[in-house]
Amino acid sequence: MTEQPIIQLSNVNIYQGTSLILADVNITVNKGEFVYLIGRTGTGKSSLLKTLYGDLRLKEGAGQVVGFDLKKMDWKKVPYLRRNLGVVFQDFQLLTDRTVYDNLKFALKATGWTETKKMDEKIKDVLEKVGLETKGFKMPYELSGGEQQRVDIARAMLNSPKLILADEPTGNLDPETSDGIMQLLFRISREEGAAIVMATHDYILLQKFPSRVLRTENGKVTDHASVTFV
Ligand SMILES: Nc1ncnc2c1ncn2[C@@H]1O[C@H](COP(=O)(O)OP(=O)(O)OP(=O)(O)O)[C@@H](O)[C@H]1O
Repeated sequence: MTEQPIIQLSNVNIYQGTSLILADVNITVNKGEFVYLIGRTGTGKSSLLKTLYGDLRLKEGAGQVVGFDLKKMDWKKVPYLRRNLGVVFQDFQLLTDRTVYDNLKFALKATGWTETKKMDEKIKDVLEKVGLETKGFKMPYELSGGEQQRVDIARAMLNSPKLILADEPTGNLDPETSDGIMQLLFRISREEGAAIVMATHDYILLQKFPSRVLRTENGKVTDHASVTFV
């Protein structure tokens, strides 16, 4: 039996309010794939990602993400969809009033975890994966931007998602720190088998870490096997 794709959109139209932002979107992303999402500002990258994590309702076309039907899904089920994927943002979105450990514990509790021992093991595991095993007791403001982004990625990994959606995860980072985050994301897709879709403006990263590219342009999404067209 062939495995179901992690993302499948067929003939999807994406709206913001009544404005059609992207028309006739057809995308398939399979297990462990790393896919860039590029395009000029305002062309719909965030709108596409929001559709995938259930922040924008799918109105037209058919869509499946990590086994959830975006069209038929009861709106109340969005939290379940979110448990099955990880989302990483440009601005980290950590809770500033608590430690790294407590940020991760808060996210676990919010997604239904209750046993302290299991939560501790999971937090240790994800912090090791992002190279921050000694930083659990730190407050977010005591960390560099790159370290905060690693905590955000650790948080996205808590529920072992098959998909991570990253909206400009290196947007606030210097080039060297960005390279470290890219290496981490590629390692997660390789070793954990997570598919990753990453929106970026940074074409240098595409050259350094080539992979499949989706481009938003003129109200459409085009699919490119690699970066060579840029
Ligand atoms: N909440 C909203 N309500 C109405 N229109 C919106 C909303 N969010 C975005 N838009 C519009 O939808 C279009 C696509 O925006 P979107 O944020 O998806 O683009 P983007 O490619 O992610 O841009 P950027 O690279 O600047 O983040 C823009 O014209 C924007 O003004």
